[in-house]
Formats: sequence, structure tokens, C-alpha cells
Amino acid sequence: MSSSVHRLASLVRWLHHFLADRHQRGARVAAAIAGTIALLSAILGVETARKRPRYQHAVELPGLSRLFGHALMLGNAYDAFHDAIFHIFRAQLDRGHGFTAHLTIPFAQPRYLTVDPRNVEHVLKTKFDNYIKGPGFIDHQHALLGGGIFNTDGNAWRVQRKAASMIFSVRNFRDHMLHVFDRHARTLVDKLDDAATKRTVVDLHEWFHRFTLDGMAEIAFGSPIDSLKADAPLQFAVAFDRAQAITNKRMIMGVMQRRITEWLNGDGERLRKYVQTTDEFAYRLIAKRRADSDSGTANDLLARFLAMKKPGSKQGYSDQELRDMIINFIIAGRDTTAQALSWTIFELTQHPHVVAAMRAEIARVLPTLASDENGIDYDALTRDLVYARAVFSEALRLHPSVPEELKFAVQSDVLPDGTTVRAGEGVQWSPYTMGRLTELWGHDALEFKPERWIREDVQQPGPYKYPVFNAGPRTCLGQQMAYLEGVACLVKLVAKFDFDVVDPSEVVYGMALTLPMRDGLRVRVRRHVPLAQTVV
Ligand code: HEM
Repeated sequence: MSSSVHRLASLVRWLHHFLADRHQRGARVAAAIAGTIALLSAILGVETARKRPRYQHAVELPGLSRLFGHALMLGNAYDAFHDAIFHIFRAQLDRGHGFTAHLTIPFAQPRYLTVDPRNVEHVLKTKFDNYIKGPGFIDHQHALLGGGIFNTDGNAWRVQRKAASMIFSVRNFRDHMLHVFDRHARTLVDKLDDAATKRTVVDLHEWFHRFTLDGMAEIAFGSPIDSLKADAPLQFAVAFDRAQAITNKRMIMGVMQRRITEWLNGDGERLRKYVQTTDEFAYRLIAKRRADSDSGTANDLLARFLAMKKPGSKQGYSDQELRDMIINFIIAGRDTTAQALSWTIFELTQHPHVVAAMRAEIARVLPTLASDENGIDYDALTRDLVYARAVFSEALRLHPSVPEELKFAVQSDVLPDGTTVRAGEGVQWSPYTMGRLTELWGHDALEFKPERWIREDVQQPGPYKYPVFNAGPRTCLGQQMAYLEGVACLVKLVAKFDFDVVDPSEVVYGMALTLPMRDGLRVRVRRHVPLAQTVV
């Protein structure tokens, strides 16, 4: 009896979550409850029974309802989704049940959740051709990402990857990108200096998104935006974040369930509106570059795509294809690095001894940084700032910018741990959970310890135990760029400022395709006074 009551309460909470819309409750909610229950009852009982696999090695995730699969469990846990997955695995491993679990989502193909590095290597590298993004996933993301690099498979992906990889050369990093990052980091420092004088509270998370957008716009699209200098966030950025949040909700739905839910709760309409705003921004950039007579000699990504013919065709890329490229690169280059910076600063505020160790390294490697007008040396950044780089890696271990990943099998296959995956089924792995498992990182897995990255007696983790930047043929193209930009910015800020988080308990992640902070990172800024200067 109590479990029925609990299930009913769960159902109501789940429906409330997906239907919550201050403006359109009432008729829609009533229709939704009746319609959803009738529809799901009719279909899901049969569907889940039909799709439930014969397990080998993978165990059933808790919270399976014969009628609703894991939808209620996921809906209830949605706001803390990554931690729910972590706790489920923690409990499963404590019971000796292994590294892979099975998940059933109404109307969607069943999927496996795994945190086994051998399985991750298998999907990302060994059987790369057998695991694709797949039509369902691509359909979910299409409104926002279109046919851009994150949302394609096969030849369309290959062509974009080849074209994009041209900008990620050591020469471009050293001679161009570093100077761009340095310039924007100075603008950020000036703003923080001003905030320190006025003692205002600033949302560092939002400022980091502007910092990385400005860098990305200049490097990839050849168009300075200077959003850091503006008084308020760009309208584009607000719409972009909201569009991502809606797109992410789709990841725990089947396509049909998504259509019904979004029709009922209005998310479909809202997404169209947000995408329209992001499109206007992208199309303005494209029009400006098409009109610019110098763009033929420019070296940025947009210039390269503008100059290219489509493979096997005499035609160039259409505005819509260029728009897809721009939007995908904004997610790639703005959100990931801005969020990595935000979580790193947050961890630093909680671990003053790490800040002290960073400052000691900065004093040794870049003694004039705090007053330096010449910018940061490339070799120092990529080779000598070992501890600062470890700090960035460690923050990403606990707060990976892409917290969950998913691919679908083209043909039936057996994972290295013995789990049978049938054609069309999904394999999802969780960098967020993997970064927190004692089985992978030792007894202190949950502690923030940059030292673990520089211990000589411990082998450095490979990309399958630490799949934060993906691995194999689709490994992140921008990993080095992210370290360059991230570490350059971090050392400048750490050398000059102390940050106090207004309320650490309000720093939680929000649900998006990446790992933003739901309510931002509100900090008070103080100019750092080195000890030597405080001694009278
Ligand atoms: C801390 C920062 C970053 C993290 C954690 C990160 C992580 C990732 C991950 C997990 C993927 C795979 C996504 C997927 O499965 O589709 C990826 C792909 C990619 N990343 Fe990054 N990334 C970061 C920064 C950057 C930057 C600065 C760029 C520069 C534009 C970039 C460019 C790309 C591109 C183009 C891909 C697509 C690769 C492909 O599908 O072939 N990333 N990144």
C-alpha cells in the first residue's frame, strides 16, 4: 500500500515537473494527466516487457516500474540527475553488482549505463564504427544543433572534423590564440579590479561565459564581440542557455514522448523562440563575414568554411550550414571552458592551501605575472605550470563539462564486461560518476587533490578512466585550447585576487547539455596582497 502511495506521489511529481508552466496549467494539466496515463498504460506495459533484455553482467537500475520504466525515477531525480546516477552506481558497486546497469525509458530504445573504462574504450575506440549518435539522439538535438559537428555521424562528421582541425595547430595556439585569451583575460581582470574597489558582488560564472564567448568569436568566427565590456549579458547568450536546457530534457525521453510532452507543456514553442534568437545572432555574423572583402585571407574557422566547397559538389556551404557550425562551436568553446573555470574557482575558494600552492608555483615560474604587461609565455603555460594544470584537471574530474555521454549500437555487440547490447540499443557512460568512484580513483576519490595528477609513483589516468575530453577518433578537438585558455585565465586571477563565495550552499549544477552552475557563482572580490607586502 505505502509503495502504491509512493508511486502515485512520484507520478504526480513527475508530471508536475514536465508540465510546470505558470501560464498554461489548468486545461493542459488535466488533459496531460488523463492523456499520458491512458497512453502509457496502453503502450508501456507491453513495451517495457517486450524490450526488457536478458541481462548479462548489467543489473536493472532501481526504480523500474512495469508501466513507466525508469521514467518516474528519472523525472523525480532530474534536477540532481548526475548525483542520482552516482549514488545508484555507488550502491550497486557496494553490493558487488558490477559497473553496468540497464535503463528503460518509455518510447525510447533501452540503454545501458556503464562506468567501466574497458566498455568506454570499446565504444569510443575499438568498435568506433559500431557506435553512433543515431537518429533519435540527432532528432532530439536538431532544433538547436542542426547538422553541426556534435550532431552528425559518418561522412558529414568526418568532413567537419577535418576542416575544423586545421585551426588547432601549435602555431595558431602560440602566435594567435594565446594573445586573444590574454587580451580578454585583461578585460576580465579590469572588471574584477573595479568590482574589488566598489565591493560589489559579481556572478563569475556569467562573466566566464562572456570571456570564453569573446575568445571563441574572435578565434573561430573572426568577429570581435566584446561581450565582457557590455553592461548586461547578450540576449543571444540568455536564449542559448535556455534552448540548451530544454534540449537536455529531451535526453531522457523517446521521440514520441518528447513530442507529446512538449506540446503539452509549451517547451516546443519556447525552444523555437530561443532558437530564433540564437539564429539571428549567427546569421548576422555570417552576413558580416560574407560582406567583408578581407575574409578570403583570414585564418579563422568561419573563413575556412566560407572558402570551402562541399565535398563532391561545386557549391559552397549555405547560411544554414554555417549557422550550424557556429552554434556547435559556441557550445564547444564557450560553455565547456567557462564552466570548467567556474568550478575550478569554486573549488579553490574551498581549498585555500591549493591557492597557496598555486601562488608559490606562479611566483617561481612567472615572477612578474601580477604586474606583467607582456602577457603569459606559451612554454610556461604548456610546460612549466604543472600544478596549475593539475588544478584544472582535478576540477574537471569532479565537475566534467560534459557529464554524461551516449552512443547507439549499429549492430548487436558484446561489451568487454560481457554485457550484450542489441542493435539500436544505447550505451551511456558517465564521466561525472566515473570521476567520483573509489574503485577508479582510490579512497580519496571525492576529495579535491590536484597532487594526484603529479605523483610520480602513480600512473596517470588514460582517457577511458578519465573520459572528460572524450577519446578515440571523436576526441575533443579543443582540449589543448581549453587548457591554454583556462590556465592562462586562472593564473592571472589567482595571482591578483581572492574570492569569497557569497553562499557556497547555493552553488549547484543546473541541467543542460554541459554542466553549468544553476544559480551562477556569486562572489565578492578582494585584491590579493602578497604576504611580503603585509609585513611592516
Ligand atoms: C574544458 C573544456 C572542454 C571539455 C571538457 C570538452 C569536452 C568534450 C567532449 C566530452 C567532447 C565529446 C562530445 C560528444 O560526444 O559529442 C568534445 C568534443 C568536441 N570538442 Fe571539446 N571540450 C572542451 C573544450 C573545447 C574547446 C575550447 C573547443 C574549441 C572549439 C572544443 C571543441 C570540440 C569539438 C569540435 C568537438 C567535437 C569532436 C568530434 O565530434 O569530432 N572543445 N569536447
